[in-house]
Amino acid sequence: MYDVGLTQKQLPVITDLDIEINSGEVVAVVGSSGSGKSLLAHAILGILPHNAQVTGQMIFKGEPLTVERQAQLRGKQIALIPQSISYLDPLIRVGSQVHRAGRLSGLPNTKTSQVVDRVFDRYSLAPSVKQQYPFQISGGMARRVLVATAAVGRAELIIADEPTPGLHPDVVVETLNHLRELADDGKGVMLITHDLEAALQVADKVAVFYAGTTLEIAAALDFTSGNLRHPYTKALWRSLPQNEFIPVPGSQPSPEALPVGCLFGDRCSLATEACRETRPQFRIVRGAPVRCIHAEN
Ligand SMILES: Nc1ncnc2c1ncn2[C@@H]1O[C@H](COP(=O)(O)OP(=O)(O)OP(=O)(O)O)[C@@H](O)[C@H]1O
Ligand code: NI
Repeated sequence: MYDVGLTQKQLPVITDLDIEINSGEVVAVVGSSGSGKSLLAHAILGILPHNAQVTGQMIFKGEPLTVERQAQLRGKQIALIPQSISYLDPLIRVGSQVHRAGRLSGLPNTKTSQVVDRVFDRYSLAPSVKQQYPFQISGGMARRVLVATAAVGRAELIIADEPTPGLHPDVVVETLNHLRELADDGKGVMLITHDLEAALQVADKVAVFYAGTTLEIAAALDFTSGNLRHPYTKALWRSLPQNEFIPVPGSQPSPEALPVGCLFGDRCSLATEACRETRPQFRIVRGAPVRCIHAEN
């Protein structure tokens, strides 16, 4: 980013990130605003701004996910359900957009129309919707069109970036169920959201994102069975309306002022001198990775 005038500086938005998604799995990436969730999605797809730097390793189906491979697989084997319905092209009829996504993903021309009809039917979109422009359909319908766009092709990894913002509760449940079905069909689904409650409805695993890192990757069942490891994950769980409904005090550090030690250190009641000195590495505690030296086996 630009600093003062034309001087540029590098802002480390994501650091020490580890995450794995298997086929048949919904992995939720849960974190508050600005924690780096969308940038993670864009990094996987290879659509970060040109001045962004990515280091480390991404593997897709056993092979390194290089820049060339990202370009090859984007929209084909790796599909995005974007954060905003503004990603729909306002000037193109809805049917053509879903059709185009199917063609792009490698469906043969002769079969595409048939597959498009099938996904329209599956996502309860009337055939007449195909003739409409995005502004002529409701918000809930537009969300379903976005899911249809990702589901029409042969993608094996589907990244849904905040797919349920401001939606009617019924539409939220419906969208989440659609993601679950995609995983049950054998796809891998990364569900990005700040809504832990929504994530727990469908996810197998929850990666808790904080200031650009994963603090814990817990099984969804760990939440209800009291098996959580990281103080932040526990606090997030307690903050849900059905639990104590007490928000986690304090706020996440900005990428410009990350502490040397544990990123959650200044909000943590367990923090000790050791936490402030070095950034905790992933340890396996009760079968799952966590970045906290105080998490107990
Ligand atoms: N092009 C950019 N240049 C510099 N900083 C950026 C850029 N894009 C994003 N950031 C910063 O990176 C951080 C993470 O942004 P990101 O959009 O990934 O957050 P998010 O977790 O998806 O948040 P939200 O829940 O609000 O969508 C933020 O602090 C943001 O200001
Ligand atoms: Ni985002």
